[in-house]
Amino acid sequence: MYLASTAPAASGSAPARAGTADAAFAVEFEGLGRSFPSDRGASRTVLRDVSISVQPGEVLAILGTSGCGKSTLLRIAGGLDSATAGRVLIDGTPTVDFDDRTAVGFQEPRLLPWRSITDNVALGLPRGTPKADGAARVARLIELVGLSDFAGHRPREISGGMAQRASLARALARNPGVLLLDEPFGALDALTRLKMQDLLLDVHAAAPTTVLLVTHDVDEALQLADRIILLGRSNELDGSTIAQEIVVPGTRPRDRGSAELAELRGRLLDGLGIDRHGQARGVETTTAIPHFPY
Ligand SMILES: Nc1ncnc2c1ncn2[C@@H]1O[C@H](COP(=O)(O)OP(=O)(O)OP(=O)(O)O)[C@@H](O)[C@H]1O
Repeated sequence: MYLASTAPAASGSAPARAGTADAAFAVEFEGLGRSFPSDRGASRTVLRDVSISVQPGEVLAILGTSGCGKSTLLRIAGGLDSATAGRVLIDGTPTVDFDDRTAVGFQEPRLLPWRSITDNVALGLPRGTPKADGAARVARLIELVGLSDFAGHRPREISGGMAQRASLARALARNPGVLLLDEPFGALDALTRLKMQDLLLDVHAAAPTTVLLVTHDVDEALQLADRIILLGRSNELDGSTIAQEIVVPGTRPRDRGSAELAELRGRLLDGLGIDRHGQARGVETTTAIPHFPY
């Protein structure tokens, strides 16, 4: 997991946070599109016309086949990349480069090996945080992710799951109004992954920030999200857009075995081109899947 909080300073500064600590911000994608120049001088559209309003404190999961543009969407929301069409508003104002209202967590923890866990988490603190406040906040977050006994350890002395917990704490140290998570548990073993999902729910309950979560894991999305969007494209030349949108019923933690979730799982797997027995059907499109109103 790498955090925007450790990224270079923004070229333009973000609008001031609403002044409130622990604010959760609305995120609005308005007709968002992203094309990249291709080798042959033409441009290749990765995303097109993505429009969705995410409520403050909502957990939105973003699913889609590999290469459909999930990370690109997340990067644009954090000001790590720019849209070529449309825009993203956070708390009503457009994103700026390296928008400090957001923090990003990636699949690898990317802790600095020569620093202790405490010092790594402290890297996430907003610039200018008074020393005593910062130390108290870091200690609180380390406790929240269950690493108090390892606060003085170096990253090589802890497990991969612990490192990922530390990097989650580092993201939270920024006190982000929007937490952007890109496959944050993708590199972990299945059991650690389930534990991390529970931890994220605890963290979200303690500090209910808005979360955009990119994942390949349909069950993870169903367990963690209030709402799921599935990105898909109708043909290779088209960019991806929202092919399905599903409100996940029930309060978290959800019963992983519920029939209602099983039905949604089937629908999402269909949208991903996977049949119910886990076999890829070799299709990348979701043309047949209607946009699911909610
Ligand atoms: N800076 C860039 N320049 C050119 N192409 C890019 C750039 N960034 C992303 N792409 C292309 O955009 C497409 C979408 O990439 P992205 O990483 O957003 O997909 P993804 O859905 O997150 O994939 P995965 O699930 O495999 O991580 C890919 O084909 C990728 O090569």
